[in-house]
Amino acid sequence: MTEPFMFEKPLGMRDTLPVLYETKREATNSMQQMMERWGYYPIETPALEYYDTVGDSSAILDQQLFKLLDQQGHTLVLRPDMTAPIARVASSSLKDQPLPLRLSYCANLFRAQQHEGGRPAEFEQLGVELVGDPTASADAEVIALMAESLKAAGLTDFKLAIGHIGYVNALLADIVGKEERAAQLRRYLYEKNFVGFKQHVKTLPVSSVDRDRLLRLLKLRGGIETLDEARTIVNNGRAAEALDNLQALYDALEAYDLTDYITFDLNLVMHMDYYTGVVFEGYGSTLGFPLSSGGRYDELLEKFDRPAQATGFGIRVDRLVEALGATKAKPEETLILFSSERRKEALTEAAKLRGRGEVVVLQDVAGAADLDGLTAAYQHVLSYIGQTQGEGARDE
Ligand SMILES: N[C@@H](Cc1c[nH]c[nH+]1)C(=O)O
Repeated sequence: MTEPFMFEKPLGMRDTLPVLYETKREATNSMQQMMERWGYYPIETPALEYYDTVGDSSAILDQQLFKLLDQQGHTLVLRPDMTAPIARVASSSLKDQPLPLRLSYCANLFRAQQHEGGRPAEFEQLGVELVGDPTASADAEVIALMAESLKAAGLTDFKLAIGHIGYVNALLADIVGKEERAAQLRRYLYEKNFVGFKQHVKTLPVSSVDRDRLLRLLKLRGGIETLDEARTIVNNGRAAEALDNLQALYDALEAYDLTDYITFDLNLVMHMDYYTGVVFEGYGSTLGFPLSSGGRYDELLEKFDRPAQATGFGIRVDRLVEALGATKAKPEETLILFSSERRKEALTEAAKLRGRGEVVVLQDVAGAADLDGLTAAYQHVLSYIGQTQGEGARDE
């Protein structure tokens, strides 16, 4: 009997068919190679982690976690990101390795979706973590590596938006004080719901000057001059520190010749709330949503008892492939049809062509119901059928 859900997949789950798979693999390989050249070696961690440790530290909305129970009754989560698992590894198996540590990963991540349509609940992410270096040079290095990785995958037309969560927090604390109010405003920013932000600001019991300061935050976007503008809105110690930090980052990025790619966006708030400093996103020219993002998280590792400042990024492979557009052309393929009497000859020919790097599909004619349909799909067809000895001719 046919089950009603036989062909359906759980919400947000996708299949990757061969053509797209090839494109993804090629992009992934080039980026991983780049990361290794910069001294970031790949690690793997399990797809399942404990909810109370890594799940909690991942700092993603609880309703986005896939949860399940193990045989002992512990709650597990399918990892929603790699930063928290890497913090766990850096603090346990790698705890004797000297800092800074440079690690990379390519992993499937899981984030439950509430609604039908669009967003995948499982996706591949490629990224790096630089653990134990508090300098702006470290932030510049990961941003530069992110840019180089995107270029290596074939994306030349992209932009980087850079912000600083310390600045946003300093401004919000200065004006609205209470953490719940600040959290509500940060939420609008993270959703990029600027209309909601403006409406909410109107309802706040603050002076018109302060309301205006909050609204000016939405306009803090542009080149290096944005930092001066930002200083006129809030200039307490924390804000000044954040802006000095961004200036130092800009100077370092200048050395990497990256300033043409960057825009400051001081209302940038990310989906993960472990970020403590510089945050950034990478955009392609055609997609409206970021294909990579990252930032500094100086307080995450102390949750795993190895306090260390850290920074890193993740690239969404699915979105990158979408931004790259064209999928990779299939290589030329040869079909060798054979009957069992001439199997040996067919295998020898196939081995010869495969040895030259060609793609060869071997097919026993007795196993193909629709020969015309099958041969039509190949550029070259060779036949080793029947009793006759001799070379199968390649119809080129
Ligand atoms: N883990 C973050 C990306 C990141 C890596 N390192 C720092 N941030 C994410 O999934 O969005």
